[in-house]
Amino acid sequence: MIEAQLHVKRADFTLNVHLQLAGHGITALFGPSGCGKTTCLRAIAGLERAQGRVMVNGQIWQDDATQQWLPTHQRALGYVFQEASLFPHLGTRANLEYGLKRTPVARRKVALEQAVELLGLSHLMDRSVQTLSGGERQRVAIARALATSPQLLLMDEPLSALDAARKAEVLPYLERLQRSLEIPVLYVSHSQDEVARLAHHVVLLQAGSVVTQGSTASTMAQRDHPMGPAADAASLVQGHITAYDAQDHLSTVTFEGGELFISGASQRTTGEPVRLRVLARDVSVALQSPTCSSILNRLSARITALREDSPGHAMLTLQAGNTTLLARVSARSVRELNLHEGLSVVAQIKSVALLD
Ligand SMILES: Nc1ncnc2c1ncn2[C@@H]1O[C@H](COP(=O)(O)OP(=O)(O)OP(=O)(O)O)[C@@H](O)[C@H]1O
Repeated sequence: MIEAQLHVKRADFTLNVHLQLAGHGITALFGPSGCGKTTCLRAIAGLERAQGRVMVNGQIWQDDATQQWLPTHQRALGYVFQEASLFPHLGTRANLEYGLKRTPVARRKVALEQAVELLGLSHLMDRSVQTLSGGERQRVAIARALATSPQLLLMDEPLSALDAARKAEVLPYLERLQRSLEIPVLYVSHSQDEVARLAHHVVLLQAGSVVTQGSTASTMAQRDHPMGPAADAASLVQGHITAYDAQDHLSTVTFEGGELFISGASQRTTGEPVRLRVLARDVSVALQSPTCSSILNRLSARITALREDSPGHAMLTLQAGNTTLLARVSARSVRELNLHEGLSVVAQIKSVALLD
């Protein structure tokens, strides 16, 4: 369990947050530029003096009430920045060993070999870090942070300096990391895609305050605090692969609320958990199940909320079992179909993205 009560006052910015995070999984700190994400991370790390209290797994890192303050080097944390800050004159191995040497033997939980294996670095161990690609350098930076066996891993937009191809290369390693290790991660990101793919929990910040926090699926589906522009609104469906049809190259994903068919998941095994992202603009609604439609994915759902989200458009919140979906439809459809809260509809989903 991680608890951080932080108060920072600057000339034109005030941070006032109370974060309570589970002691495992990835929590995303999400919000617009300047809302205080990096300030939170720096204050938790002790790189910046906030007023308040920071407790990590029962250990007090800061408590102003009792005048306790651990300097950064005594806090069991790993910090990964936007740009990998490696020692340029050292090779991969020496960079990793540097992290390990700083860690008292009694606190070592992650073996160097485990960090190397998790980040796929074994073939790069004898290379000078100056010869590594941006994605490889960032993987070394993450492994170096892990090698210190942190109680908490702080990651500040670790993929933002990478182009799309390098991002795609590093993301699977981050997913593996959270599946294999018990280390909680606080992950700053601007990208809804990254958050949907990686995070279990989301803390949404605005102008130095928490506006909402909760599971990724519930936070993404919140209509009062959208995570980005309405045109990009999306919801998250968490389910399991339950079948594969080799003839049509379609896998079935079963979740609380129904079944969806997806392509491009032929390598997945039955029973495997998956996350799907469904863009609100790809969901339409009908009053009855259409008999002549090319759209395979249809779910029975109920409208639980309806609001205008931009001139000519409305955002519907749909409930299919325990799963919440967003649907962006035209205001004219709302009128002509007499859509309203409580109405049962058939949601038609044009496209679904497989996230992990
Ligand atoms: N050292 C500093 N001195 C004065 N103001 C600062 C300092 N560092 C940050 N700020 C200001 O504090 C506010 C919060 O900054 P912070 O870097 O935490 O935001 P952020 O959400 O991480 O932004 P971004 O997504 O752009 O990185 C901003 O208004 C920023 O200009």
